[in-house]
Amino acid sequence: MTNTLKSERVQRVLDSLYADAAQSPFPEHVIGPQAVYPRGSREMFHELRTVYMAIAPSFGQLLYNLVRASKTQNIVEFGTSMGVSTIYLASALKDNGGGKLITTEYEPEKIERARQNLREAGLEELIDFRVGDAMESLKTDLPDPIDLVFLDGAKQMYLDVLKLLEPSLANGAIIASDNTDHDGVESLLEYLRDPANGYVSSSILTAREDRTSGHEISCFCR
Ligand SMILES: C[S@@+](CC[C@H](N)C(=O)[O-])C[C@H]1O[C@@H](n2cnc3c(N)ncnc32)[C@H](O)[C@@H]1O
Repeated sequence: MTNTLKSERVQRVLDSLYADAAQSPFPEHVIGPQAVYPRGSREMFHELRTVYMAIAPSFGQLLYNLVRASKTQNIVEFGTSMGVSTIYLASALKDNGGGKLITTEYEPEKIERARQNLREAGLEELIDFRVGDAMESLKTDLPDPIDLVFLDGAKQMYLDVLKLLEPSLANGAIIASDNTDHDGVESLLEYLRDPANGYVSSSILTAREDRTSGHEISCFCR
């Protein structure tokens, strides 16, 4: 059975990206106690345009498994950065026999680096890269239906992005949300956990170096 994620080509790209990410820590003036920009603001993300903020391998592997197990064909990703999570998702799409992944990123510089990384991994042809605010770039030309949404952009916008995509969600679509232990995600979690909104939702933790990281995995069951 094919496993693109474990192929030498993809592993080489991921290893190199994680090594590079380790060399580009968060600047203190952007996210430390003396932060000069409001957390999650456009200005903060612009200052972080060379910083990865990539998902951990353990969560990436879970995303790969979700896409494979659900036989997903159409994915929308909110928050590309350098394309690390995009590589996990696209590897699974390829192993499903193909599909489409729309990914959205504020920063043109990051989108270009992500495009190059996906090209090196041999996955570029599966990706529709959209630059700008996701609330604009995801207004049109969505796949119908969307099988999986990955939320990993500005935390306070998760719920707005989900509501924008909701009319196009497949019955049984998966919503995978990262960093649900961060401030700003409360409104999304409240929405996903209210049965009246049509979701069945589970919170999980994955291991990340010496700590854990929170996620929500939800199914849209109309
Ligand atoms: C946590 S990083 C994404 C990491 C990426 N998923 C990975 O694992 O490699 C979040 C990214 O979302 C982008 N972003 C945040 N809010 C956005 C918005 N409203 N529209 C487009 N991009 C946004 C930021 O510029 C940042 O690069």
